[in-house]
Amino acid sequence: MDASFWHERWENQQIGFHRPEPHELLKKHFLNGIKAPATVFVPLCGKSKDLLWLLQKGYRVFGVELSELAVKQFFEDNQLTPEITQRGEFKEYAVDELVIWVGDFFKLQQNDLAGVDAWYDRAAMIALPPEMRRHYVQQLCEQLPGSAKGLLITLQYPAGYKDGPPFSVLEGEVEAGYGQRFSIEQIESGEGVINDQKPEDNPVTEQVYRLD
Ligand SMILES: C[S@@+](CC[C@H](N)C(=O)[O-])C[C@H]1O[C@@H](n2cnc3c(N)ncnc32)[C@H](O)[C@@H]1O
Repeated sequence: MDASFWHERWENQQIGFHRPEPHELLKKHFLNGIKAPATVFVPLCGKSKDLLWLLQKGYRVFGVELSELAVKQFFEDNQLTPEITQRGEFKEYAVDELVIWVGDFFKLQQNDLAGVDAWYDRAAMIALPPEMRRHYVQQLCEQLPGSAKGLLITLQYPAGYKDGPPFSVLEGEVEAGYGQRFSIEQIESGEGVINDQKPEDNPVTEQVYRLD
């Protein structure tokens, strides 16, 4: 999977992952562990309404997204006018306490994330195939400040049920990837859906982890 996969998705608006409302599990769990006004990093943020919800709850929000089209749509859809500035390899779109960098997450460096207190991953880890996921987790662990806490939402489904993305991520992989760096607690596991579709015998489940 390379950048063109995602650029094509955005150009063709094949964005079934995008939800019209902030994620229920974010609303349910985020405020408990992380107090505003923390700076929250949202990797692979798309044009998620979660960014807006975090902002409205008093957090400073820092997203990174490969597709400039997605970022432009975020600002247009929400009637926000960004200031646009080039920041090295990234193009920054900013308004109030929200900053989104357009560019490749894998090019972020420690300095870029120096002010981050917390991170939120919905449909970022599960968007990537296994080899890239390992690299993604390693990059997050290496570049985040030592004290940053996370909320991670993943999906699971039986092997062979579908091709990713989204990919199924088991507890063992979360533990293996993040276990050395964070203490991990699974705080919820329940029925999940993919692209809003729920077959009668839905085999998809959704997990929420707190990483401290
Ligand atoms: C499945 S979507 C999820 C978007 C968002 N988290 C949400 O919940 O709607 C994955 C997003 O990651 C972006 N992406 C993929 N690879 C990336 C990379 N290397 N750097 C930054 N963004 C990337 C894609 O363009 C896409 O918008």
